[in-house]
Amino acid sequence: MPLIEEQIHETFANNAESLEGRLLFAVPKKGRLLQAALNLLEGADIQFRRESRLDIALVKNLPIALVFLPAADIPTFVGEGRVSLGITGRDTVAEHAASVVAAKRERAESGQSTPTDEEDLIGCEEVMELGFGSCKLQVQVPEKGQYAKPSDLIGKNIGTSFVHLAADYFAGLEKEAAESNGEKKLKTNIIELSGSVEAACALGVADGIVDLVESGETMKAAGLKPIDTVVSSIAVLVKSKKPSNPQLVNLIASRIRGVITAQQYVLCQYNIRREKLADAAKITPGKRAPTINALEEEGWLAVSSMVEKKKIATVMDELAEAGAADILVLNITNTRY
Ligand SMILES: Nc1ncnc2c1ncn2[C@@H]1O[C@H](COP(=O)(O)OP(=O)(O)OP(=O)(O)O)[C@@H](O)[C@H]1O
Ligand SMILES: O=P(O)(O)OC[C@H]1O[C@H](OP(=O)(O)OP(=O)(O)O)[C@H](O)[C@@H]1O
Repeated sequence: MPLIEEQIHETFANNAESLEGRLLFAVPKKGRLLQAALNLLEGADIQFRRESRLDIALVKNLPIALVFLPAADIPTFVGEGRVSLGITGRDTVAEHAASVVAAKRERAESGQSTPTDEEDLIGCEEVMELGFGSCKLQVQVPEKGQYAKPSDLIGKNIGTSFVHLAADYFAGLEKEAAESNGEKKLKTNIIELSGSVEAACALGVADGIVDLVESGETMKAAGLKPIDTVVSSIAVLVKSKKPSNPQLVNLIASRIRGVITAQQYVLCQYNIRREKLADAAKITPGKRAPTINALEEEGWLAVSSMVEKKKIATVMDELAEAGAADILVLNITNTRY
């Protein structure tokens, strides 16, 4: 198979600008993760213009090309080293990892093997969580049906887009239930569905499903309830084991980390009498330590400290209680550590 760089060159042969020397960075082309991923790129000052219908965009201010791919395919491109970096859900990374293990097992069973050095380079490495796209891959059954626990589904039909994770999950259940009667073949029938998985039970295609849940509204609307969680997911930045430009990967990771920190923290500033500083500093310890300056007014100090956004209301209450005055909260646009 030619390198993705070559494939892209062929596909976009009319594009005058070259991809030569550019780091390939995969971004979800649609769906739940797209907008938050674009916001992160903007925060990291990765500037590009995406022509309509083109799945590739050259970054203007860095030697990077963005490749817009379905979120579920990104781990394959990154895992095979065709693309160096990617943003996708941890669920899709887990599904890809399970598919690699299954393929390896099948090859071993049929007497084939892959050279170990090639195998060592396959797979995605998680660089960091990105703070959005939280959801759970859950086993779901009809609310008013006959199935109450996961083991009730052994030997039944399960609809899912996550066929390898579902197969591993039910293989585990079957092993537990039978204390292994030596059977290797999965008794539970995993049916691959590419979307609208929740409809499978109502339409008689499946007895249960394995699908993503966030608010639970889709599940509820389909008359389903969760009975177990297979994987908890969040969007992640992943890199290939042998990226084309490791320094640039580190630079992007560092910029993205800075943007995420800025999104998660606010800067809290307040004035406090010197004798009350110790109590107040316990409430706002900061990421490293609070910054403390003298005020022109005798006996008073000015403190500034980073506080987690989700805790700021409680922190302000506690500061006021501890004697802090003039409490201000400021948004942080960007950070770097
Ligand atoms: N309801 C949700 N809330 C939060 N994150 C989700 C939700 N559904 C999916 N995700 C995350 O977003 C990723 C992409 O899912 P999404 O459904 O947006 O994909 P898609 O590319 O539009 O595919 P499809 O065409 O199958 O819907 C998932 O792998 C998961 O990590
Ligand atoms: O718990 P909820 O908040 O209701 O979210 C769950 C739904 O979100 C995802 O689908 P999405 O809406 O992205 O579309 P899809 O069914 O086409 O994958 C997922 O596949 C569920 O169907």
